[in-house]
Amino acid sequence: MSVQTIMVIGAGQMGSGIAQVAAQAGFQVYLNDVRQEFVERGLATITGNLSRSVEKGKLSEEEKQAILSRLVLSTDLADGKNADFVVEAVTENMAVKTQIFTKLDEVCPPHTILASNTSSLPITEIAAVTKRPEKVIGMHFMNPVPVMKLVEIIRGLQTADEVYQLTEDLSKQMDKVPVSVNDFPGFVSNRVLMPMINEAIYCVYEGVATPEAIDEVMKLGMNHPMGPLKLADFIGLDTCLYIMEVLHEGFGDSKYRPCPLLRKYVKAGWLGKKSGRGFYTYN
Ligand SMILES: CC(=O)CC(=O)SCCNC(=O)CCNC(=O)[C@H](O)C(C)(C)COP(=O)(O)OP(=O)(O)OC[C@H]1O[C@@H](n2cnc3c(N)ncnc32)[C@H](O)[C@@H]1OP(=O)(O)O
Ligand SMILES: NC(=O)C1=CN([C@@H]2O[C@H](COP(=O)(O)OP(=O)(O)OC[C@H]3O[C@@H](n4cnc5c(N)ncnc54)[C@H](OP(=O)(O)O)[C@@H]3O)[C@@H](O)[C@H]2O)C=CC1
Repeated sequence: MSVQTIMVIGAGQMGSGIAQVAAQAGFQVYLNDVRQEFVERGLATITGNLSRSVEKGKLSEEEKQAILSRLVLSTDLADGKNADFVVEAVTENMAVKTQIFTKLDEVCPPHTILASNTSSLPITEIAAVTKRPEKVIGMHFMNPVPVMKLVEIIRGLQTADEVYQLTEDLSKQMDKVPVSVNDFPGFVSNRVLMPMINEAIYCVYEGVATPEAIDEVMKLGMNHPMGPLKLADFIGLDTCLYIMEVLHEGFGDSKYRPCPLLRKYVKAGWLGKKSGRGFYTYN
């Protein structure tokens, strides 16, 4: 099967980035969200990124226009009827994702592959709500998508070999480096990254140091491009909490318990950069 049209569900920070790299790779892309203003915000982010590349001389104005012309905005999941490959990138919540996969399974043609950009949720469980579990796969991009090279590819229990191969090829076409991992909570990336972020939050909670000092230690001491608290704000504190909950519940091990300060910030609506406040404030 050859992929021509990709549909991305969720036009947030990940969905808009995935739509951008897919359109840059030459695919026609439907970008879907529940409300028109959300897809328009996603398109504005993509346009801003492409305009920056034009200013830097990395892209011509004609190339930018050609990429934008391959993007179709959608607020109707039934547009899945046009897609060969779907990447779901909505909120990290199993109930929301399974509802979308159930609907996609009804509207998409039989050949369509349904991928999830989930950070931590079991692919096998998402696949089980469809009648095509062999065509469901994890395709986990990193944030910011246009910059980061990695795509973790996660097979569910029933994912077919040819579906894995096609997803790997597609990642390469999008100029990414695919790495295969098995279906365990948090896969590899977030099983390793998120406990570090959670521990940094405990350091704030217990008064070991200020957020600025903790980030400085990890940047200057370990050469991380961003400190863990800046990174948590960048990922979204809600997403960090959901991932810690998946690890905690999935492994049943207290070492993954989410820091109470993380819960408190999320309850307060301090979700990091996207809400204007997290460990730092943003305008
Ligand atoms: C939670 C999960 O499930 C998995 C995850 O994604 S975990 C998060 C993984 N991501 C990380 O760990 C990111 C860590 N941070 C970094 O790598 C860097 O700080 C960064 C790439 C974000 C920014 O890099 P920087 O050197 O500090 O800043 P800057 O010079 O402004 O940007 C470097 C390039 O990235 C681009 N860029 C930065 N942020 C961008 C964004 N949000 N979108 C698109 N492009 C962006 C810039 O335009 C610039 O491009 P050029 O090289 O073409 O000029
Ligand atoms: N943030 C990160 O660094 C990374 C996140 N991920 C994963 O990517 C996914 C998305 O994360 P991210 O982009 O950060 O989150 P965002 O909150 O930025 O975006 C999620 C988007 O999905 C929308 N949405 C919610 N429900 C539906 C629905 N039923 N149909 C269509 N759209 C819907 C949301 O709308 P609304 O605002 O109305 O809720 C929002 O626009 C999550 O699974 C996350 O774990 C993966 C890698 C990195």
